[in-house]
Amino acid sequence: MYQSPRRLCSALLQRDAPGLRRPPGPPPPRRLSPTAAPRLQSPRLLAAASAARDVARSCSRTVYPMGNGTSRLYSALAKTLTSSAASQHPEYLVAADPEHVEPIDPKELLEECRAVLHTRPPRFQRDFVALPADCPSSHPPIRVMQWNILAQALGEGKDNFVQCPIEALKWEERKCLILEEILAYQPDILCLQEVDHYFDTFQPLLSRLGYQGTFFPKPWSPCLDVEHNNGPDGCALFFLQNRFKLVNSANIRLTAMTLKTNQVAIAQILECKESSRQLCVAVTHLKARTGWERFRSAQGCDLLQNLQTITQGAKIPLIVCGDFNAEPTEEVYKHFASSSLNLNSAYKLLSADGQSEPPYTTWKIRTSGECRHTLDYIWYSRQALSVRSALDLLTEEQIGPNRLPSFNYPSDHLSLVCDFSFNEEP
Ligand SMILES: NC(=O)C1=CN([C@@H]2O[C@H](COP(=O)(O)OP(=O)(O)OC[C@H]3O[C@@H](n4cnc5c(N)ncnc54)[C@H](OP(=O)(O)O)[C@@H]3O)[C@@H](O)[C@H]2O)C=CC1
Ligand SMILES: [Mg+2]
Repeated sequence: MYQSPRRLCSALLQRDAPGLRRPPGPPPPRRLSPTAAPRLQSPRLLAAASAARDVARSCSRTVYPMGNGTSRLYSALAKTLTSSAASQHPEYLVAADPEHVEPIDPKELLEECRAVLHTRPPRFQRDFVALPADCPSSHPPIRVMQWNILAQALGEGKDNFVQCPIEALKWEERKCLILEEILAYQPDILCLQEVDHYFDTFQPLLSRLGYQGTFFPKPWSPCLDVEHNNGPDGCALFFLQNRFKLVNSANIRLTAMTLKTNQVAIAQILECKESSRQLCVAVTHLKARTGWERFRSAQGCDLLQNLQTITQGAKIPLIVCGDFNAEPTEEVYKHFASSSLNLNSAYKLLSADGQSEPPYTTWKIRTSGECRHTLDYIWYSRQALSVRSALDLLTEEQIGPNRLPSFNYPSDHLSLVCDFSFNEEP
């Protein structure tokens, strides 16, 4: 039976949603984000959504990292797989059938999200900071978003966010906060970590917004230790199909001192449809915790080595997004900053001297106390690319005394968003 996109969208969002719970005390009324509103007038995502079906038909031209032989099977099973089944059967690794992609109007999805979130306090306001660029660009900028979205199983079962009420982590609402953030900034390229709802949430919804996605789970995800988990967490990389064509894709299991580790990366070569220029985009999530600095450093070296090969020795411009779990003082950061790939960290450009990373990208309170760190980065080829603007971070006041995650922000890590343009070719 035919269902309108609106009804399908609504069904996806509200599936399994029990009654909404209110945060303690009366929440202030929700307001529209001033940053979101003007961009939603732009035809970018609407065009992408209307193009989604066409692109889906032509996607046999592109490289499919997970294969599509059994995708029909996955599609048929996706809605009925239970969490434990998803983690035990290989079907969860298979992408949904692109022929079944039904475009959604991003405005409608945003409205759906806002309806689910109506009892929550308002979204935080963040502004883009324009940055001086050396040369003008005739093409629209490429917007890149980096975000550790917090795995649902880890948030509920492992992370010990002692000041965050469990109601704030409820998936049916938290997923709408995550989607709202993505829809507010409308990235062309979206790099995510700690994704443990790829196949039941992000892949189906984002593909209907015109994105093509790839997911690479951690081999031994700690999510699998959590009761009622939704499968392993991993990295996910999405790009808008009306802006890029996938040329090549690599799922990388990182090694440390030649040993295979539990951390992964995805690297893809994309061809920009407006300029025909190629870009390599990578996403990673390095090993967490203190005491593992040398391990992270080795993982970083392995990733850099892989990227050397993939970019043909830095010939292809590169953007690396990740939760590096490392402060700028750590060895792995220094390897990236001094690599022959000639990378710069985009968020340094927000500082007065252009040399300092922001004071934090994650801020939470665990049983061990307050954890405020700079761990997330967007690295870019400093010769081939310019950062046109960057989304400012949340202030301490916005984050509030209970820190993150919270009723108004869904993750313990902040999203980083930058607009890039290609520099003139020499
Ligand atoms: N069966 C097996 O053979 C194996 C099982 N495992 C399982 O995986 C787990 C570790 O996997 P690994 O990939 O190395 O995980 P990591 O140490 O990299 O951390 C996993 C997650 O825990 C979060 N985290 C960081 N610090 C803390 C903290 N203090 N308290 C709670 N959570 C924190 C991290 O979030 P963030 O990045 O946001 O800080 C990260 O997403 C093991 O405990 C085990 O359960 C792992 C390997 C082999
Ligand atoms: Mg985490």
